[in-house]
Formats: sequence, structure tokens, C-alpha cells
Amino acid sequence: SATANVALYQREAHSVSKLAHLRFFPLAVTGGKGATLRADDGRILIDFSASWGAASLGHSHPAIRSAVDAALADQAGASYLSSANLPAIELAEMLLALAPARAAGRVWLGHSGSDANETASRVIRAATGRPGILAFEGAYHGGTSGSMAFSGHPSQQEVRSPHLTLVPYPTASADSTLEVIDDAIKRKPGYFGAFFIEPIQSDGGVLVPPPGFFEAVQRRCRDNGILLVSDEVKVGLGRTGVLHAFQNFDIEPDVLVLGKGLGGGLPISAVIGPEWLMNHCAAFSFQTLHGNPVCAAAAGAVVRTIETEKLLHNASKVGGYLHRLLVDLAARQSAIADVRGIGLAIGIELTHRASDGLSARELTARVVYRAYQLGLVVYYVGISSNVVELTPPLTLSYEDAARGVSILERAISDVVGGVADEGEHGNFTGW
Ligand SMILES: Cc1ncc(COP(=O)(O)O)c(/C=N/[C@@H]2CCCCNC2=O)c1O
Repeated sequence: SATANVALYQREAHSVSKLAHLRFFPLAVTGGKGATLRADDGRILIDFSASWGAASLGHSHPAIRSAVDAALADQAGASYLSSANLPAIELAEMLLALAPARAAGRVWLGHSGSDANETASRVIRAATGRPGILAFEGAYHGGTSGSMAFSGHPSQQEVRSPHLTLVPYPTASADSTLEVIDDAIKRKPGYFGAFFIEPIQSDGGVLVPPPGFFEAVQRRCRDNGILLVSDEVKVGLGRTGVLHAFQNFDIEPDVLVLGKGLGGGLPISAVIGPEWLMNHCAAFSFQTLHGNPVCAAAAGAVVRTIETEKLLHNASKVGGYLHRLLVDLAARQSAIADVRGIGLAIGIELTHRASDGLSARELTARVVYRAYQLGLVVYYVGISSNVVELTPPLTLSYEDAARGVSILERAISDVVGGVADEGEHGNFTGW
């Protein structure tokens, strides 16, 4: 019942800070298995978010449990700063073997996508002497000062670097964005050291670039000595049905950034880049628990399991099935303006409802809240907060995909039909 949730929520309100809250409904989780979460009132909910893509193997995956247990049973220290450890070395070797040739030099291990992107931007500036960074409007590269500094998401306006040049994300035509890029590079030759891209721009609204766009971006980077950095924190590691999301295009980045799903729910990230860059100097970017054997072992289990359980295939097949179900749903629900994405990285854009003056943002907040009430966990993204984002575990089954979509359909119908929501969603500000 809702009171049980509120009870745990009330306990949380008297102990846990709200500084990290990005809340859409009063979910309190006490457990989880596969693509489901158990709420503290005993309800089992389908999880179409996987905690923003981190639970890549779903919840309580045995491969992660046994890897973590083994790493803890004979713990090789708790950091790779001042001693090497086998799990971190094994993980680095695995990631180098999977990395694109241009990036296959050395691996830095961190805790999060934020510290990984921050490290990549800092070391590129230090190693090239070029302070300028190109990135896209709407891009989310992190929540630390150093990674917000070159993000373009509206939630991160106050901390932008003066060396950041944001370019518009291309919609149908790439030409106008390419002109902006050409102009920026021409004005400041030798100034830009890095161009940060997300193969699919997630928090900006699950945006897929027009064909040929990233190839054109890469040509400009290569022609002007600008390193192409693929931020695959959310859509990498199999989510789009191929190992690296950049492989959906004919490009090869110079630097690859991984996070979220790399640890399967444990905090670990990676920057993979050429040796000249990644060995620029020692003692350059470190935090105490970086490269600890437990998280490294979990990540090794994730990378191995993607292979052994053929999760690229599953992401592609179940992702395609999910996409088709949602396109069919869009034909029945005028509130859905677009369904887009690749594999198990999908965005459902909702549009405003002229009939009752609900803004797209308000409609989306109500749909997400109602879906939670009906048993589906899903959040929204987008520069206008009107895109329902699906980043379920890569292990998602056809059955759970179908169950989740039918709940989503009911949620949309209830909100559009005025059935749902006693206004409680208003207590949750989301972004
Ligand atoms: C492409 C991309 N790059 C870097 C990050 C930052 O990762 P961390 O939140 O692990 O520091 C993210 C994080 N994305 C946010 C995390 C916070 C909640 C909002 N939704 C996200 O997925 C990201 O999507």
C-alpha cells in the first residue's frame, strides 16, 4: 500500500540528504532480481531504467555476486593507486582487447562517468596544450564541476568552462551544425583538444544523429588534430546491440569512456586511450578507491557475461521487439510524438495535449508517476523533460518487455483519460 512506501520515505526524509535526489515518485526498494525491483510494500515492479543504465546485467546476477565474493574473500587491497592488483590488471587487459585500435593504449579506472570524463578532459588539455573543448547542447557528461564544465544539459548551466564551445545537436539536417563546427575551428586554429560526443545523446532526450553526421564530425577532428572522445557511459557496453555504441556509425574514436553498466551496479568507470595520452604523467588523476579489486572484479564479470550470455544479441533482438511494441503503441496513443533509439536505448517523446492544456513536461511527469503506481519503473529525460527513457537491463526478456509496455499503455491511457493522479506527482520535481 502507499502508506508502507511513505513510511520508508518518511524514514529517509529524516536521515538521508536530498542533495542527490532526482525523484519522480515515492519508490523505496528493498530488493531486486533480474529486470524487477521489490518495493518495500512487497510490490514487484518491472525496471525499465536499471538505475539509469547501471544494472546492466539486471539485479542480483550470480556472475557479479561470485566475482565480488571471490574478490572480497581474498582482498587484494582496496585501491590501485599505490599497489597493482590482479582484478584491475585483468580488467584493463580485457578492455584493451575490446577497444578500437586508436584508443587501445592504456586504461584508467575510476568510480563514475563524471570522474572518467573529467579525467579525459583534463589529461587531453595537459597532454596537447589545447584547452578548447567541443560538445553538444543537451549533452550530459557528468555531475562533478570538472565534467559539468563541458556538459550542455540545461540542468548544468552554472558551471560551464570558458573553454567550452557547445554546438547544436543535429536534427534532420546535419548541415547547420557542421557549419557551426567549421566556423568554431576556423576561428581558433589549434585551440580545440577534444570533441566529446555521445553516440546517442541520452539525458538530452535520447537523440540519434542523422546518417553520416558523426563521420563528418570525425573528418573534422582528424583534419584539425582534435581528439574524438566517445562518451559511452550510458549507451555503451552492448546497450545498442553492438559492443560500443560508436560502432553503429563508421567512426573510430581516439578515446573511449565507459561507466554505469561497466560495474553492473558497482561503481567503476574507465577511460581508454592511446599510450602517449594515458601515460602523460603519473599522479595526475586519482581517488583513493580507484581500481579497487572488488569493483574491478565485478566489471570483469560484466564484460565476460555480455559475451557468455550473448547480451549483444539479446539487446538487439529484445530492443527491436520493444521498439516495435512502442511504435504500435504510438499509433494508438496520440500523446506519443516519437519513438527513437537503438537496441535497449529507447526514448518515447510525449507531446503536449491541447485538449486540457497539459504541457508535455506535465504529461510526462504524470505518466511516469502513474506507471510507477501500476508497477513499472521508468524515468524521463530531455531538455524539455518530455522523453520517457528506457535503458532496461541487457538481460531483459521478451515477456518483461511486453509486460512493461502494457503497463506504460495503461499509464498513458489513465493520464490522458483523466483517471490517474491525485496530484501527488507534484511532490516530485524530477530534474
Ligand atoms: C552519457 C553520460 N556520461 C556521463 C554521465 C555521468 O555518469 P555518473 O553519473 O556515473 O557520474 C552520465 C550520467 N547520466 C545521468 C546520471 C544521473 C541521473 C540522470 N540520468 C543519467 O543517466 C551520462 O549519461
